[in-house]
Amino acid sequence: MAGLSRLVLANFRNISSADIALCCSVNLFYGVNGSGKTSVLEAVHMLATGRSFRSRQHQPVIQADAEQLAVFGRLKDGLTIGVEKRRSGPGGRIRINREAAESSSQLAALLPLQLINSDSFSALEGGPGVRRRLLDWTVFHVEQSYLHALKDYQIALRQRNALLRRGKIGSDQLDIWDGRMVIAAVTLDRLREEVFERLGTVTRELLLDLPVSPLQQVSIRYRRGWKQGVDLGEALQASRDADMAVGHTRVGPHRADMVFTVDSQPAQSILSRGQQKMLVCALRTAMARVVSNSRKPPVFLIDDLPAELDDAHQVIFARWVSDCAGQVLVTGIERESTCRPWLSLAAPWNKPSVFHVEHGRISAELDPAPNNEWSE
Ligand SMILES: Nc1ncnc2c1ncn2[C@@H]1O[C@H](COP(=O)(O)OP(=O)(O)OP(=O)(O)O)[C@@H](O)[C@H]1O
Repeated sequence: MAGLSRLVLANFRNISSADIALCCSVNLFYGVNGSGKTSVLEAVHMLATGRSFRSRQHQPVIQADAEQLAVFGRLKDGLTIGVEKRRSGPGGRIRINREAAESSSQLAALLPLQLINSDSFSALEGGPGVRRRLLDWTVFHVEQSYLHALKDYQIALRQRNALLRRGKIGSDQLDIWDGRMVIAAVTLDRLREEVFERLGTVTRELLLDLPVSPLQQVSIRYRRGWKQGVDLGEALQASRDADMAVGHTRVGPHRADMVFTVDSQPAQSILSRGQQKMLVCALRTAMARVVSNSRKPPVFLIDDLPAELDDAHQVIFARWVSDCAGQVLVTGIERESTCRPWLSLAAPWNKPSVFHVEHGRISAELDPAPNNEWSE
């Protein structure tokens, strides 16, 4: 099991202070609009990534009139992690076991997260970057050395683009960065392709679980970012003139994508909005399953599921999640409808710990339930 046993917040949006004992399965936060439910999920996200999922800047997240916010978490294995952000100044401080940590990727490795909110459901309609980040999240959690290759590639790509924008350049200058890109790209592409194979297989298996619909005809393809059967070095050479004309590199792993089709048509042009949401849920579950098979099971943050899916699909998604999550934090407006999908599951997932959120105050409804026993 992975997850948080304790979450402490200070000056986080409308939550002045909170100290929450979390259970190892489902933690349910309910309350009226604007009470602060999503802020709890946002705080866990900040703890696991160093940033909010609602704002690029951290200033809006700090409580009005406060100088800084703090989020602290105790992981199931006893390790502690903390993030502080000050109103003035960049970045903020990250601590792991009270020691200053260097980067937020250290947090991400400790607390893999799957966030399901209304934004997640636009994954099919968004540009390739959205889907590429989902693939990269999975690869990073399966093989953390991937991050080095990705950073190497990004440095070489930035340098190549800077040269292209400068205009008059010798081909030997470009050769250096092409060479660096090719070396990193070999690792990136190999790891992405391997992980994609597993991701695609699990996603399709999950879709077969659903009532008959076009979802069962979904094909998923990995597009690596340059022409099949061609070495990236050759592809970069071939696109040099055009790259110079536009001032950036048009081929390479930074253009990779996962392409979803139904009968050779883009999936989003065939599937209903609800079917697209279930496809995203299947993909997110598959990501978590692939990661939990090789490392820690991720924590799911699910914002207002009843607003997104009908009752039957909520139950299916809750079952998928319970098969691969380390822990779940879920929000909703009404207590009963938010609890319902989880109640039909096997223990401990059918006994949510319930919290009422009101004007930024969070109160546990019951004493810790029997499922609060954290086990190995
Ligand atoms: N920096 C801030 N300082 C104080 N309050 C804030 C700050 N930023 C946002 N708020 C308020 O904090 C609350 C945060 O709401 P949050 O989005 O967490 O609510 P929610 O319960 O998820 O609501 P909904 O059901 O409408 O999505 C809102 O009332 C918002 O106006």
